[in-house]
Order: sequence, then structure tokens, then C-alpha cells
Amino acid sequence: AKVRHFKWEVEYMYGAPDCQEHVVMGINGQFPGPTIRAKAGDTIVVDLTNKLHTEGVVIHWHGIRQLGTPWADGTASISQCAINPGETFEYRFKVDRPGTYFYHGHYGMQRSAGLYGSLIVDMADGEKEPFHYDAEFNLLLSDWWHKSVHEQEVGLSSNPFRWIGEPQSLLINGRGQYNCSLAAKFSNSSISQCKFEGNEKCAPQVLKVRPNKTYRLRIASTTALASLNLAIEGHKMVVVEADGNHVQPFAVNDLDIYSGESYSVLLKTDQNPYKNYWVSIGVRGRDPKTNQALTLLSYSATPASKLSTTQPPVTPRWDDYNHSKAFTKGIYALMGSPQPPKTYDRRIILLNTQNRLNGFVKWAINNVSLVLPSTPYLGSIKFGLNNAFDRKTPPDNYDSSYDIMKPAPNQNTTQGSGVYTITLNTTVDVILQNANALAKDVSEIHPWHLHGHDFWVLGYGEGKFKNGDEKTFNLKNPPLRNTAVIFPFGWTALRFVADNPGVWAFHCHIEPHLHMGMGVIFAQGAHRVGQIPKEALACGLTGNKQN
Ligand SMILES: O=C1O[C@H]([C@@H](O)CO)C(O)=C1O
Repeated sequence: AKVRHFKWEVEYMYGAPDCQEHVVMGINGQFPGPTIRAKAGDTIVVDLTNKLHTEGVVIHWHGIRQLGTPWADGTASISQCAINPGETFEYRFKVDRPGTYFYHGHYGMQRSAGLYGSLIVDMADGEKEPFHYDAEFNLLLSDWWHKSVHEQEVGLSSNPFRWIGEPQSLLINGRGQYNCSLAAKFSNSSISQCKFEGNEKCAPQVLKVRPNKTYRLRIASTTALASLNLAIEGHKMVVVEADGNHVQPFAVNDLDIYSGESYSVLLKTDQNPYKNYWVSIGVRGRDPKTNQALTLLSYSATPASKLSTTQPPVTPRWDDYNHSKAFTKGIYALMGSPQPPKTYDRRIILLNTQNRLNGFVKWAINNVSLVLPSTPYLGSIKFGLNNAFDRKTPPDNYDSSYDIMKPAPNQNTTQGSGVYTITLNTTVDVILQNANALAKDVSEIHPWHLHGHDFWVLGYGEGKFKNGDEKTFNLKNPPLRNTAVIFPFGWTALRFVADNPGVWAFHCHIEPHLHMGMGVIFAQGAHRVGQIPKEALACGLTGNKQN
């Protein structure tokens, strides 16, 4: 195993992700940030220097469990103090498992501002994937707004509330086209045809393939908001990996991917090589106002400049939830994967609601809208600093009379920074319960992401979770993941073993929703947390602590 060293500087810079010039967050002058490539068992060391002039920064390594290094999880106010302008923080952690991962900002809304990149971990030397492929491509998907992230944030925190709206563009590896379309003639608007020389920053990266080969596509979504669907004209895909875990291979024509998720699919180049094919990405789960992102699958027999002459795949209707459920429920762990414990020690039911707080719009969990404290939890809990956050423990359940199908009669929420304290090495079931939002007949999709662990997704159901529903749980081959979606007016059941001492965020991966309070904090085994680097403690009530 190797130690892989990186020196990164984060800064704002000009960019034109979708051909319109705006300010983006870059790393070493690159947007998206550099791809980290490592082998399972390697240690990654990133010396991150904050070159922003007026704000802090942190980076979260999404999908890496940080076993034994909870201070390297990169969550401001949770695992560490934000890195101040001019300062450098050393992230040092092990990538213990192969898979398709990514990294992103986890302070304020810096992910929306463009602070992200790919993290790919190959099998350790001498080990083989349980599937064959000849070559691979990496597709990091994101969404992009022309309004600055500061303006977006102020809108969300204002009364009256101003929603960020739908993204202007979808990006593939940081590239999209706002002004024009590669498939203008198939569009029902008057958008013009893109003309690229080839070296423009917003020109699509064409996937160049040879016939009769198998390609692995690594697909990850770091969108701020959008749920996506990816399809490749004329080709089926076989899903083999989800969030760094092998799954029972299954073939699909298109794939739903929510923010925080990653997949690998295998693609056979078995179609007519004298033609190119569209790769299309469209919005699901919210009434879309955003054009599809497009690139090409280009066979070696056909020039890469030759566009497909046929229509790009049509994204399934945004509200065709049966399509989404069929895909999501078809994911099973590969035979031989770790199985969940058959029973649980504690069940936490988390009701997801949209609320008001003195006229501000919030999201709340069991009627608590999360506000992050100024002293990061990891340090304050380890040192027993009782004044660093709310002592009140948030509830494990909600009022059984709550009608999840209707707007609440009382839409007000409370706010808090309380923590769920979990006994180390116990098994926790979490039931995520969706509900009606503020408006009548509206319930939105939320992809929930857990830090520090994978969980088994035991099942999904419609309406309110009730006693007896656990009989439907899949305890045989549920997929292991770090992100799982809740569908409108439904529930999702997760199980995890709290075996990683630290303080871990569990939250909706839609960035404005987290910013509006949609998350909880799980703390476990604080006495077992090793020596926290002093730079991670250098703020708030831990500013003078040594350990
Ligand atoms: O948090 C959100 O706010 C808006 C809407 O509910 C109010 O404008 C929206 O679509 C969200 O997801």
C-alpha cells in the first residue's frame, strides 16, 4: 500500500461550466477538482490550503468511512473547524475499499459553488473485480446555477423565502451547454445548434470506444438538487456497483441516480460502429426546467465530431415514480456480501417535514430543524463540553397521530443542535418517513446520506411505516450503501452497525435542504476517538484543547 500525497489550493476563479462565464470554486485552478486515483489500502494525504479570501473551507470524502480517523471526515461544525483563509489542513485517511467515490465541500453551500471532484479506488494488487471490462470512463454529474451560491444562500435564509429554483444546466465532468444544444433539431424550443472547435472548456467529453469491447462507466452524482436519469442511445447497461459495493448484476435501459449516489455499469459496444450514439442525462423527481445534458458515445469507425442523427433518449417523465421504484428496488447485494444482523438494538423513526419558523422556511426531522454549533461536535463531545450544543436529545419517534398525507395543521418547527448518542457496536434501524410538504399534495424525493458507515437498505414502503412492516424487510441480500432515497409519501428502512467511534452527519444530500435544517447528528464511542489533530479543534470552545 502506498501513501499518496496531494497539495491542493482551493480558490474562486472564473469558469464557464455551461459556456457562460461565472465564478466557480476550483482546486489548483481546475474545475471540477483533480481526480484522486488510489488502490484499496492506500493512505491519502491532502494538504488543503484555503486560498479563499473571506470564508472557511472543508472537504468531505464521500463514501470513505474514515475508520479510526473521524476528524478527517471534512464536515464543518461536526468533525472539524472550518479551515480559515490562508491556513492549511492535512487530511490523512485510508481508502480501505475499492469503489467509485467523490469528494466535495461540506461547509455552507460550497458544493453548489463547484467544490467537488472524483475519488476512485481500484482493487488492491492481486485482487480482481467480480466482472470483466476492457477500459473505463468516469462521469461525475452535477447541476449548475448562474446565480451565485451566496445569492442562493441568502434567498433560502430570507423572509419571505426565495427558493433557488431549478438548475440552469446539468454538467458531465463539469461540462454543459446552456446557450446551445448538441441536439437542437430534436428540441422543441428554438435553441441553437452548438458548434465546438473541440478545445472549449464547455465542449462535451466524448466517450471514444472500440467495437465489441466492454466498458465500465463510473457514474457519480454530486448534484445540489437534481435527481437524474442517464441513458445511452441503443445500448443497455449492466449495473455492477452501487456506492462502492458490488451488486447482483442487472440490465437496464436507463439508470436513476440521486445526489450522493454512485454506480458502475458495464456497457457492451455491440451496436453498428458506423454511427455515434447519444449519452443523455435528464432531471427526475422535480418538474424539470433544465435541458438534458448530452455527450456522445463514439465508435472508432466514426469520427467523434459526427453527432448522432437520431433523437437522444427521452428521460422518463419526472413524476413517473413507478419507474424509479422499479429500478431502486431491483438493487440487491452481490451474493457473498456481508449480511445485516437479524435484529436491531434501537429503532429511530425520522419524520421528514417542511416547516416554518418565525416565517422562515425550514426542513425538520421529528420537528427539530438542525442548526450547526460553532464548536465542532467531535471535539466538544470528546472533551465533555456541555455548553457546546443543545443538551436536549432529539426524539426517536414522532406523534403517532401525525397525518403524513396532508399539510400539518401546525406547520411550525423547533430548531436545535441536539445529538443522537448511540451505544458503540449496537445495531440501529432508521426508518425515514416522508410526508406532505408545506403545500397540499406535494411530497418530494430526498436522498439521505450517512457519514462514517454503510447501511443496509432493508426496504421501501408506501404511506406511514407501521408495526408489522418489518416483516417485509429484506434480510437476505439487501444492498449496502451510503445513500438511500425516500420516495414521496413513503418510507425507507435502513440498518447499520455503529462500529466507528466518531460524530457523524446523517442528512438529506440536497444541499439547500441540509442548509435549511434537514439532517441529524449521530455520536458514538466518543471515549474511543483517538488523538484529534489540533487544527481540527482550533475554534470555539475547543480552541484551547490538547488531547
Ligand atoms: O425546499 C424547497 O422549497 C421549495 C418549495 O417547497 C417552496 O418554494 C422546494 O421545491 C423545495 O424543495
